[in-house]
Amino acid sequence: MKKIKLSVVPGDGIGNEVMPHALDILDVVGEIHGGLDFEYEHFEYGCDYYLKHGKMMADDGMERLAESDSILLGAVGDASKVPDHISLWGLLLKIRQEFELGINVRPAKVFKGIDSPLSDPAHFDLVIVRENSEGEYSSVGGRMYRGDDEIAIQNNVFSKRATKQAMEYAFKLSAGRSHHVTSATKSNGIFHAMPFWDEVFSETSAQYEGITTSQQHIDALAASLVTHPQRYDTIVASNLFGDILTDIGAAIMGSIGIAPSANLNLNGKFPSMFEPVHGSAPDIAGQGVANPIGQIWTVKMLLDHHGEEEMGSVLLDTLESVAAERILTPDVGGNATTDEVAGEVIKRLKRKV
Ligand SMILES: NC(=O)c1ccc[n+]([C@@H]2O[C@H](COP(=O)([O-])OP(=O)(O)OC[C@H]3O[C@@H](n4cnc5c(N)ncnc54)[C@H](O)[C@@H]3O)[C@@H](O)[C@H]2O)c1
Ligand SMILES: O=C(O)C[C@@H](O)C(=O)O
Ligand SMILES: [K+]
Ligand SMILES: [Mn+2]
Repeated sequence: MKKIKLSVVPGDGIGNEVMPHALDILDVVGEIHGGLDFEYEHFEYGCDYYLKHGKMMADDGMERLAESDSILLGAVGDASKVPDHISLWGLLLKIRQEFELGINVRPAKVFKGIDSPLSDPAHFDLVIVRENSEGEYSSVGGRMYRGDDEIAIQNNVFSKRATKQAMEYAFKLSAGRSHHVTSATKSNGIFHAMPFWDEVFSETSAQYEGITTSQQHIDALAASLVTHPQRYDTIVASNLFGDILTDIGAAIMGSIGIAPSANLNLNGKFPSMFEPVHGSAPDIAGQGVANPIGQIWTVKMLLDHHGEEEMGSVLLDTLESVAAERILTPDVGGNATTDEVAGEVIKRLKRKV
């Protein structure tokens, strides 16, 4: 029996509403497989934890999370309780940075059964590789003076190691897809970091024969991701550009509620982390209408990561079959609840046991 030990961090808001379904689904996947078992350790880290303890996670939190094979996370943040930069830096970004999760893989494709808001969506199936540990998300800088003289300095950090790692990952990923990598740049306006980014991109591309490349400034790329998503295969982007592009990717699929992501550690020193692209959605939390597809598709990425691609495909096909029958939450035009959508997925999976 293959055992996969997961740290489970539902986090805040709708993270708590979609996570239980993800775990139920993992259990059914284990049954279908016959030789696969998941063991869970639950962590109540998040903004409520902060209100009680004055920190987003326990002092030994990172050590305990490190004991698992992977981390499954919901969403972090509730600005009504804790300022967003404190909650994110104290949990989500802390895990991404300290566990060296240098790569964030976020696919976007025409999802069977879900209408894209594009009036005439061509078939698109793309993946964005987001550098996940540095770039614009840096703690280097500071604030000084008060009042009208106050200044804030935020330094971007681009290391050759992390930049190249993200780019190499994108080229390797693209080799199993449509053999084209697009670099998201802004070397016309960002004077130091982005010309550096472009140089590392051309240096990296020279190592990968048979893969064509293009580069676009982030503004034009963002626009053309909306108007011509079918032109893209693999896009590599810095931390902030990747953050924005992946919300666009989610939006053109139909909802941010369906987009998954994998935060990958490539050196084997720490567990990787799997979470939907969306946040805690305070505006709909507690209503039972959060779309569970993002969290469940995230489980598919976790299964792929652990070498269970066959189970991953079964899960994605099942998800699309449920959507195709219009059993959908309101964000994608349906009137089903979170429980109804996830319940239908589980019912269909159980038929395969
Ligand atoms: N990776 C993460 O954990 C993550 C990601 C984004 C935002 N956040 C945090 O979440 C909080 C809210 O942020 P936000 O409002 O900018 O982004 P959000 O993703 O939480 O919500 C944006 C919009 O999308 C909707 N939405 C999101 N997920 C949905 C789902 N599964 N089903 C249906 N609708 C869904 C919300 O209702 C909202 O209207 C903030 O504290 C932010 O810092 C965390
Ligand atoms: O990376 C972030 O800024 C948090 C969230 O917006 C995300 O995309 O995971
Ligand atoms: K999330
Ligand atoms: Mn984001």
